[in-house]
Amino acid sequence: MGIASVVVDVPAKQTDREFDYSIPGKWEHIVQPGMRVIVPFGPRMVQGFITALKNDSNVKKIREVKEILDLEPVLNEELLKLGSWLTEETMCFRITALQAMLPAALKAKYEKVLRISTGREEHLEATVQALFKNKDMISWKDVLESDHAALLQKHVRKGNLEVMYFVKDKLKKKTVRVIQPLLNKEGLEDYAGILPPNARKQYEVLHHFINHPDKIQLRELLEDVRVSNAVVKALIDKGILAEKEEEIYRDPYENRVFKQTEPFILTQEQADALRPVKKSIHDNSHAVFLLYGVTGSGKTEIYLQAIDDVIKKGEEAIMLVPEISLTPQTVKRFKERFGNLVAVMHSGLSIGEKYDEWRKIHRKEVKVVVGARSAIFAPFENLGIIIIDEEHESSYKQEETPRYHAREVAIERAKHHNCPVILGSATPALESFARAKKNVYKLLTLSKRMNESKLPRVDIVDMREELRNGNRSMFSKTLFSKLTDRLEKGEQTVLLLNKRGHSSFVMCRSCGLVTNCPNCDISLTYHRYNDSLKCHYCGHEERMPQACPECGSDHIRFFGTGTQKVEEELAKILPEARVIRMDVDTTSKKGSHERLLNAFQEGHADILLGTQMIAKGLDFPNITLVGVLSADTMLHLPDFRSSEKTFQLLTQVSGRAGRHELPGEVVIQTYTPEHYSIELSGLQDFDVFYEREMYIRRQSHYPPYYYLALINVSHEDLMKAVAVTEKITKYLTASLSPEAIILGPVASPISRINNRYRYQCLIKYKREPELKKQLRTVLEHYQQETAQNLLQISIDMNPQIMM
Ligand SMILES: Nc1ncnc2c1ncn2[C@@H]1O[C@H](COP(=O)(O)OP(=O)(O)OP(=O)(O)O)[C@@H](O)[C@H]1O
Ligand SMILES: [Zn+2]
Ligand SMILES: [Zn+2]
Repeated sequence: MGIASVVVDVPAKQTDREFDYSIPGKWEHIVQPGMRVIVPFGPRMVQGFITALKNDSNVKKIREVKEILDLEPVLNEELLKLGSWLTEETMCFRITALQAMLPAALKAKYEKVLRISTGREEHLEATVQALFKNKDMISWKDVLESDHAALLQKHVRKGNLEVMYFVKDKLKKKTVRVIQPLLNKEGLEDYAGILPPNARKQYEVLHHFINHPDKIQLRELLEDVRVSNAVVKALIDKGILAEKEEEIYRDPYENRVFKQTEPFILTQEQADALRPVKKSIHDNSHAVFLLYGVTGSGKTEIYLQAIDDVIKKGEEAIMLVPEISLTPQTVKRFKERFGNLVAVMHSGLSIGEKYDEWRKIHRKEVKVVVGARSAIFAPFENLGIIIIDEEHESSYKQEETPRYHAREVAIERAKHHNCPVILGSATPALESFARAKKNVYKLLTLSKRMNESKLPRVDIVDMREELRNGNRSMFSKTLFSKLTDRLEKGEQTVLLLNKRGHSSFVMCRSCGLVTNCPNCDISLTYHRYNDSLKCHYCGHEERMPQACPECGSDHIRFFGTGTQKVEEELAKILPEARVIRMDVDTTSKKGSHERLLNAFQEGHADILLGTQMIAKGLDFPNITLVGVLSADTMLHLPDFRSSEKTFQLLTQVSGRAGRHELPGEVVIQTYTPEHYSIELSGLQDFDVFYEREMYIRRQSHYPPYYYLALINVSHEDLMKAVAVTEKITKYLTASLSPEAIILGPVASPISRINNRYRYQCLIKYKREPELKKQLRTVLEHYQQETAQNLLQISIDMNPQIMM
């Protein structure tokens, strides 16, 4: 009798193991490890993963697999193994680890069908065709009831049939309003010529269509040309433009033709860096390379050429980039080189689109995936290289279970595949650089920019001084004069508003009251578009008060600078400047990111104003000035990495200026010019920063000298949270070696979220072989209470965020 070992979808301590189920005869030759099944569990039916097959079981009353959910494994052997590793390393449940590796469409319950692949009908024999009864798809229920499962499986393998998931957002066709010109270029030009001089806005719309005769979504048009709906309406009424409803495409790159690019001839430095990587590819030997290259030194070209070798060798590549720099510009560079061989995975895709991309990988239709963190689980079977760009980015760490770091997963997978990993950055994480110095990673250096162009000159401006000299504006004299200069020359500027931390809280100027969330100990953030205050932790929302709830004063207003406020100020002081603003508000809609960047690249604006999201990846020749409005906002976060993060951000954004022929300049405005991370980012000297920061880390026992484990305890009852944390702290102190440093219990920097009090215990250690075992003991001890959710205990090995 065939027996399947199944990990069931019941994330709890007692169920965190494999259970045996017998396999019904008709599926006996179909099931394989890595397939999902439905099995009875207690009184319920639950989902599970088959992790292994065997011939007998010592379970007496064995139950049967109820349904199979796949005809082909969704997790291959390597990924199943990786799941166990993840479980071990991040201290999560097996089921959580297995699910983390799959696209969302496979996790939830979506309607599932088996469909005949386009044009493959004639490959099906009569038996199978009969099953489909002239339709092109049948429900999964039909598949389960059929006696021909093995036959269906064969066709799925050959690609004649495919499993599809109907996700809600796919069934509902989305439409948008599009605008297109009814006249040709000459017609538009003629009409523009006879417009009255006061119809400037209409003129600009016409001008847009003269340059871009293609249809465009109304929304995009309004944003790009910065006109109101009424202006467009006027042109529609006059019969110059037409408006219609159109369906949105599912694949954002579907109808796009990419011009193929050829590899560049590498510079000496690039060639020297690539050589050892190529050797590792061709020798099938695992190695981790740290590609430390200043901004604009041509790291991407090295990635491209390494991937090219991998493809030629018949293998596959994973290219990770941080979510916020997964810009169309980045994707384009890979699509231009490798065309249809590239799949793209990022959070902007719908569930259906993500599943499509995943399927391309699963069915070996693509060779490369470019994606954010979770693309590290791409189900390739012949990996030849894994590359992580901007490897220092904190978004590579998942901040929910399983709390994995993509860098560690990459190395684990690369070991399995005997292939290289490249970690690339101009400002590597301290941990990575330290490993490179110890030769654990192989250091590859690009010290020069392309065409030997210089790194930009940096001016650090002391904003306290500005205030003393009577300048109350958010722009220093220096920045203002350079901005004006660029406007005159027709060159472009990037303005960064460093907007982490408490940027737009509301304060009463009379009594100093700061409006906090009633559920969380954190200030509320002001949102202008609906004049409300919002909590970013629990979602609490309230109207902006007219008067101070404490003292009744009406001098209550929001503090700190949002991008909108900067935009308004720019409109006052430089009314002629054309500004594109990029922040969460303007880029929340699909495709808007790309549109705004394109508009900037095509010169439709003089200034690109934005938050962190503009700091990376941009490679535009006409940017010659970068201004940082508030360099220090991140410095004061309660996080031992705050200096490192500040240095990285400032260096990255400075690197956007002067990348091509024109030289670049940077102005950094700060209230703490003497802070070393600001001073050294001014010099763009990573090496000095590294030494300095390492010294501090050693003094204060932080990574890379020590490893960290953070235990976070939360409970509605404050005393309970404190007591449990205290008990854990005591237990660990007694059971770990005397070298371990155990800090706690202390209140978390955000001491209450959603009415739950939060306490933590931080462990700093060098070598504690017993640590994970002890932590598991702790979790087991509190298992009953945590199962009821009264008490929550989370453990983060190598935390990136200390909140
Ligand atoms: N060998 C080469 N010959 C000519 N141009 C090159 C070569 N390598 C790269 N470039 C060009 O130089 C510019 C900078 O390269 P790239 O964007 O790859 O740098 P990077 O190190 O990835 O930058 P950053 O980390 O700042 O994003 C790009 O426009 C790229 O096309
Ligand atoms: Zn007040
Ligand atoms: Zn809240």
